[in-house]
Amino acid sequence: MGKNQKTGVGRALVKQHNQQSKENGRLQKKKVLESFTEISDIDAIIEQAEHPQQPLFSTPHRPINLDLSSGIGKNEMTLEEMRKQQKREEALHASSLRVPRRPPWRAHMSVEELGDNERQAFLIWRRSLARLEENENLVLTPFEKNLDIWRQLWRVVERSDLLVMVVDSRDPLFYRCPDLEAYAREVDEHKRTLLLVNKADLLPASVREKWVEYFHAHNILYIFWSAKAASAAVEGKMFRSPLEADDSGKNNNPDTEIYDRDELLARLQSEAEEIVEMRRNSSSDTRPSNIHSSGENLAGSSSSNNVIVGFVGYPNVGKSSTINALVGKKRTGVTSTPGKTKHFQTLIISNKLTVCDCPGLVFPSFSSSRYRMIACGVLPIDRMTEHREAVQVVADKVPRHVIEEIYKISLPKPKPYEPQSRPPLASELLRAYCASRRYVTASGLPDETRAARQILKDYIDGKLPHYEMPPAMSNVELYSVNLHGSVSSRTEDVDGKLAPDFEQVLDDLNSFDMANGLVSNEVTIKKADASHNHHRKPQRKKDRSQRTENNDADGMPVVRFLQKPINTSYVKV
Ligand SMILES: Nc1nc2c(ncn2[C@@H]2O[C@H](COP(=O)(O)OP(=O)(O)OP(=O)(O)O)[C@@H](O)[C@H]2O)c(=O)[nH]1
Repeated sequence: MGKNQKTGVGRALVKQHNQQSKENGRLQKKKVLESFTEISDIDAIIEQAEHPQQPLFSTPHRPINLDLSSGIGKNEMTLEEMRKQQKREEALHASSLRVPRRPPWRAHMSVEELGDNERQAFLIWRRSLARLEENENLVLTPFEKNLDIWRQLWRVVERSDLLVMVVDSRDPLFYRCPDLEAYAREVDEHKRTLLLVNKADLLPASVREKWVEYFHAHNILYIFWSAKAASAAVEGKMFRSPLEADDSGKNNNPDTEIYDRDELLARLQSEAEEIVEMRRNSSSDTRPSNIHSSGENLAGSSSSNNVIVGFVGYPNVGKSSTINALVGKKRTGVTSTPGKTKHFQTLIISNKLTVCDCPGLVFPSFSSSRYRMIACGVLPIDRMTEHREAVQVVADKVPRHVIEEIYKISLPKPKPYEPQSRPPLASELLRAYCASRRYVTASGLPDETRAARQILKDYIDGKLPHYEMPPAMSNVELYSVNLHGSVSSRTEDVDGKLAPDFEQVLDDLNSFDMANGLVSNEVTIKKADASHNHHRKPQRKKDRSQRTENNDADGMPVVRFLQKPINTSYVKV
């Protein structure tokens, strides 16, 4: 169904939404659906004023505290202890991180009654999340707060036989929402969710293999997919993945294969048909009786031979690109700006398969900082005010020498007394980038904002390579991943940091003292002589040569990742 046609459930829903708002006298001009992730408390209070029967917050709301270090002095906990406590609390409250449920409804309900019920249920949901925020060990990150966007999701979940959760292959678990899978099963126990691991062209085969193990171990239905590669194939264009040359010949595991368009269509159809078949064969209708409706088919499309597959996921993961590749031409807008898709669209692929594209949604989650969400592409770069924090996410993830190689820049080395493995600081990266590109503001200062935008764009688009490994890997397992994707594992008893070189620190402090007239040259020279007599320097040189060894046998640059217990953090050594 084309964009210009004046039919379609999505269009009808938008029309109904706008009509309803007009009738309520709250809308003077046409309201465009907009994502609210940064809604402030004042908006919440206005919302509350409109619906006073349902208080939003149980106690006065406190602002989100993203600074983990700020509480150290207060309760005399170390940063590490605080992190551990936070993880414990997160695990304890994980089940409270729910997506809002659509309240029970029936076909004979009036539009007003339906709307009121939905608003009430939504406010209760927001209040439950606000309560979580009152726990000072929990950090709830920005999530979608526009009821109308959630309504779109409800419709897609209800209509679909198979739900496809599109995720970015570089960090699949960050984009996965297990509670949405649970919600789909609540709506109809036969509905299933498939993880479409998109942008797989940016993930080396060896890393895909590790994820296959994880998906199998956790019983997750998955498909590796590249909407970009599939779109190029549809348009008859050549697509060269940055990893292609290195992956060729190494990928013997069929489970790591990236599906092409026809394979994906066939698999989606067969999975959805299986669900419909199971539903038909099931003796009793297990759907909760209070969510039945006569007008809408909650159990997907079981009444006809046509199966419906709904695409859901965070903004910018590639839902629209996927739909375009499946449909075979451009039907939905694709851009690197998250939140482009505002209304779900229904597209008929064949007389047996229909797909539904839902707007991208930021699901509630714990402790992913706003900067990380910007770096992951789910919050728009345009809304970024703290560019250094967001760029630090990039600097922490992409190995130093890879950044240097890709940008052809030289980053300042860590000071001798600093851990040599420490990632570059955002300020160092931004300044080096600005200097190399001559990015200067009108006042003559480095134009860090412009540089930050470009660096983040490169990170999101895959020009700066990065990816996460599955969390099950032990924290003592050290992965050597070269730029071309091969992973070798070995164990080392390091925690990602090199032992401080005390002698070097002393030397450095000496230079500092000398420069500031705090110590005489004589004393310093004596110390230097003493250390020389103890043969410490040659030892140090040897250590350094071991440290800087970052080429493999083929002369390829090697990046080493140390897996930490928490999925998303790697420490480069
Ligand atoms: N490398 C690579 N990039 C992709 C792939 N699929 C999508 N992209 C890029 O990811 C960005 C977002 O793609 P969209 O299809 O607009 O994402 P979306 O999920 O529909 O986004 P919303 O409209 O915000 O919900 C675009 O810049 C795409 O070019 C892929 O398979 N590989």
